[in-house]
Amino acid sequence: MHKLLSNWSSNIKSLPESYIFPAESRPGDAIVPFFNTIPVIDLHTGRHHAVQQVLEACRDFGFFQVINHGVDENLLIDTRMVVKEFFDMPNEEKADLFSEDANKKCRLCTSTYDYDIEKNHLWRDNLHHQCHPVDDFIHLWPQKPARYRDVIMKYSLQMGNLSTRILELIGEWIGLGPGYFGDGLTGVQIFSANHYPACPNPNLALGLPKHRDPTLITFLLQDAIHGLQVYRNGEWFGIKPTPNDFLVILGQQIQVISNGKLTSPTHRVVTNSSNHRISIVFSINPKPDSIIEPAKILIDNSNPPLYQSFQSKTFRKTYQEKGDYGEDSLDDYKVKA
Ligand SMILES: O=C(O)CCC(=O)C(=O)O
Ligand SMILES: [Fe+2]
Repeated sequence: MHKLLSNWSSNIKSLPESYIFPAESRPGDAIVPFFNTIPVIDLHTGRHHAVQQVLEACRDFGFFQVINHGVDENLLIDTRMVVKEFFDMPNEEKADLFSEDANKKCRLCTSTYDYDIEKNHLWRDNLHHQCHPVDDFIHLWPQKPARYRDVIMKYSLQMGNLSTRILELIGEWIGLGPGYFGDGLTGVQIFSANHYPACPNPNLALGLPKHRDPTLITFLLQDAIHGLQVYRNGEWFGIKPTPNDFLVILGQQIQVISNGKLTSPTHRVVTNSSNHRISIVFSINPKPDSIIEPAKILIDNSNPPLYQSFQSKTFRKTYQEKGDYGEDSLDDYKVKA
């Protein structure tokens, strides 16, 4: 519990040694331009138009912004508010949720699962829990703030619906047909809230290092503070936060299912010295025993499978053990030419 940044980060003037990333991976003082051409999908416009946009965005970038998404705007505000209230609570109120056990279904932690062995600590505290089906997990969620369970239940249900719509569009485009992403591929839905406090030396620290999401697909809700950056063609680009809309980030498991037609982008989170930042990540993940493989319908003589089959849980284990945040986790599963 004493490790949580919220306990001590506001009392220090310089970054502790264990938070200083090596020169090759720290942000440094390079000026990072904003990415100006984020693909935007408007779910209100005609279906065909939306599919075309998804198509290009998913192949080229692996991420896109979704507007007119159907999730209540007030619910977005309430969700950010209860999360902020949670992180702002005195430590005694949060102590029962703090845990270093990665198997806990609802837990508050700092940095990563491996705090005691990791080379560098991340400048973030994190609350995460499972949320599908809601009734199976809601009793584990924070009891304070008083509105937490009610608000996050509504958020989880609406995000579940949004993810179904987006996965249908993606499935349609890559030729999987309707209903491909059933419960086996989407049954583990995780709500994960990051709190990145103001950092005394943002050039040396990272909120999250360079990584590719191990999920099927990730929906990111941000506040108004910049922090997310994507890596494209050897350069970092900042993503302007859009607090009313979602950024959809494709995960590595959908890259495999699409046989490489979809890209899972590399990204990281930087901190800043004047503001704290909250981000809310809703991820859709396959059930642990589900088999992940290039969809058979996409495979023929001219499109051989690029990846071997694996169980979702085996991949997650590789991701964690390699400790490189997913840069090479798919290498073990590539079909050798
Ligand atoms: O905080 C963010 O903006 C992104 C978080 C993220 O990339 C993740 O949780 O995988
Ligand atoms: Fe991520």
